[in-house]
Amino acid sequence: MSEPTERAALPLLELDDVAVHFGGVRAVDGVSLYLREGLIHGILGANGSGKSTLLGAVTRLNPLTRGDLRFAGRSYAGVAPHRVARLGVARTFQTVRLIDDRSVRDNVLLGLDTATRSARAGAGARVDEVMERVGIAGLGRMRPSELSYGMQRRTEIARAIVGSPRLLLLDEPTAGMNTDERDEISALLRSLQREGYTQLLVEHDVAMMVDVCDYLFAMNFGKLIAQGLPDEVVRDDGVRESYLGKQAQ
Ligand SMILES: Nc1ncnc2c1ncn2[C@@H]1O[C@H](COP(=O)(O)OP(=O)(O)OP(=O)(O)O)[C@@H](O)[C@H]1O
Repeated sequence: MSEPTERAALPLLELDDVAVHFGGVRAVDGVSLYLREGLIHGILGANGSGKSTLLGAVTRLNPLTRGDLRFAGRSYAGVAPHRVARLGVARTFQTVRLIDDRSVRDNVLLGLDTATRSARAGAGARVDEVMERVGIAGLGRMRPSELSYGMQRRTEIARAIVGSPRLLLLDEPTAGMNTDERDEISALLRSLQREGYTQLLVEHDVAMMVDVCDYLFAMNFGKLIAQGLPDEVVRDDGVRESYLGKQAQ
């Protein structure tokens, strides 16, 4: 077992010149970066700068126009999207995507792939454990629409982590939440980090990103324009001009 500092130095995910173009729209345009195991990484950027498309590229939902993706050192750019979860990559979406004619518990269970659901005797126990973990224990029989928005977001996080992914991608997990709910989600993400989950987070709340992330990336027009420690990135002139200045207006 390596020391945490050694583990933190290992690149878990590597993107090499990744581009995703939609016709003439260069949503992601030649991004190279890597994520270190055990850290919480964040992506800042104005609306339309390519953040969600980048997450879609990582999960193979958005086909690559060019570039390569490596997870734990192995290229997976040719792996089918439905197999990416098995590599250990899970994602939540910008808008809540729960199935309302299934119970909250069933929605969490759906985060386990079919083979695991039927083969794993402990699947039910794992679902209970994860629901407890994210603070939705006791809500399992309800329908998603009966939950508060904050609890729906927690259900999505439960569904994403139930399969014990190594990398958790979170697209605006606190969008639409009040300050207290945001603080609670920040605390949850940090506690998931202590359990070993490497995370990549897209959020517009800069204060939260600086507080919760170990490392930040900034995007503009599909390109990476800065990266580094959060305090450094938010002081970067290009980031201030392209994003933070616009936020203040
Ligand atoms: N499926 C698609 N087809 C065509 N264009 C798309 C598609 N998905 C995204 N785009 C375009 O790609 C660009 C990047 O969009 P993306 O949603 O990745 O940005 P974002 O940084 O996540 O924005 P936001 O902060 O508003 O969520 C935008 O110009 C968007 O309109």
